[in-house]
Amino acid sequence: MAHGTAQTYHNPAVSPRAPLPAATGGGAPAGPAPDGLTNCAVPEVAPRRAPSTAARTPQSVRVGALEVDTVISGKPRICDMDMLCTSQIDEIANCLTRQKYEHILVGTSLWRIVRTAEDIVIIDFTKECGSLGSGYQSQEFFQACKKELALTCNRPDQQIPDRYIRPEAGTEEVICGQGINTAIPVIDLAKLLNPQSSQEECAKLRSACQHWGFFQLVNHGVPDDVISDVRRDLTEFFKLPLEAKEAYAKPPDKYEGYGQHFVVSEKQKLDWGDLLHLRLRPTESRDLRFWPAHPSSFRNSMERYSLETAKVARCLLEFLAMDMGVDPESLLEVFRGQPQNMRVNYYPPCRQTGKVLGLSPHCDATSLTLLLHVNDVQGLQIRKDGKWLTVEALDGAFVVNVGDMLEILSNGRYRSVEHRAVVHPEKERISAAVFHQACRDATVGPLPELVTKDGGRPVYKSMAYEDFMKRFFSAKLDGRANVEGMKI
Ligand SMILES: O=C(O)CCC(=O)C(=O)O
Ligand SMILES: [Fe+2]
Repeated sequence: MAHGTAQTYHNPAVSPRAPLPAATGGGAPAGPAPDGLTNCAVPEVAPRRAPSTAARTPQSVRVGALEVDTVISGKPRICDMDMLCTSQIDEIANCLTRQKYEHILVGTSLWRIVRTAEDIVIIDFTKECGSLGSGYQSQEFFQACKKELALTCNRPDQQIPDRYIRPEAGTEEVICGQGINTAIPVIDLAKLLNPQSSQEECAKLRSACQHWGFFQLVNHGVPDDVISDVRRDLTEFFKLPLEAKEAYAKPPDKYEGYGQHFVVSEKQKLDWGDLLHLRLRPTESRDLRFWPAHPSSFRNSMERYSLETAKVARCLLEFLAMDMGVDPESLLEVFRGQPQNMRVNYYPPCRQTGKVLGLSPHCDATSLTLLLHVNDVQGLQIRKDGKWLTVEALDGAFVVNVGDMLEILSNGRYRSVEHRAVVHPEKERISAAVFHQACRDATVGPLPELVTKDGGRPVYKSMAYEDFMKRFFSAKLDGRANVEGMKI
């Protein structure tokens, strides 16, 4: 593996160092910061010596409350510790103290924290990946992630490659979500819109968002032919030979395209599935290079579907704004232009279902997600009271869930709930999730009106939308980690 700049920190837990007296001075140099970093003062980090250009010159630095030795191996990067702002240092310090070694976003760079026998090495991945959000994918590695690998080992007697084996897939308790108390709530959009029944249905919607984070939406008004066309065309696309699909392959520096996403390390376990990720709205953001030209109706079907689902999402957000007692316009302003992405998940069958996962446990980074079951195979499970609950999607209904962004905007009123997808032993499964995002210049943070209602106490940090999304895409899917990390 080719590394960019690496900084080596002696892990205090492995080889404790005598604490050094608090450093004085330091701070960020004046002038514009490199790599798009804002130029912030850095009281916590004070290099003991001037950064050296010689490889492997140890330095003692203070990272938050920790004293660590630094070795810069290779060429020192322009963005060294003393160029980082307090929150970035805090983020590193947090990882070190929690002994959580993974990818973190530092400024505009993706750094990977790796633990070796004696040290913690921080590797700057940005140069390797080309740009942020790509995840770590060498061409060779990307090849190995292909769906065909999964398909070739689909016989009951065949060994599943180790990187797909997920011990937790078959061991955690799973409850059938069809019972009176275990089925996710069903919300009827026609009833919400009818003045006679609206109040009662709105109370159900509130309860669903507060306690479940999930509901099924029926009578949503999206014409049947719009749904059947999109189902047909998505199914057709995944039936194409691999080479044809590869024409739309996700490049390492993009979110969009066909392939595996959220792959950030060679050691990471892989999901038993393929994805097609497209940006649907605003229309000018579409990159048609990734929009399949076959089947020929694909683009038209997607256009109609995007328009209809955006209408549904907007309508739901208006009801939710009213429920929270905020001006609908102030909530809708965050979603100006109705940015919308689609992720189509294709899960090949796997005879050894208890050994693999179709999609790792995660929360969606969005406001609202509308999930359509493209074929009639079930596989969605949500985390409820520590157990996994299966979701039985009603035909033609949308399974809607609250994403991290809405949990944060609502200052914790609504919950973004962890979910995952399991695979079927004999049948392929296809699902299509439409994510409703904030506009590019939005801030993701509790709505000021709600903070005031809550006695001036925001429960979450506020962050520029673009940073929020980079943070999400640069890590592997990991339950509620993204939204928990936003808590104050
Ligand atoms: O396939 C499913 O049921 C879940 C899909 C999902 O959670 C997602 O795409 O975010
Ligand atoms: Fe999801």
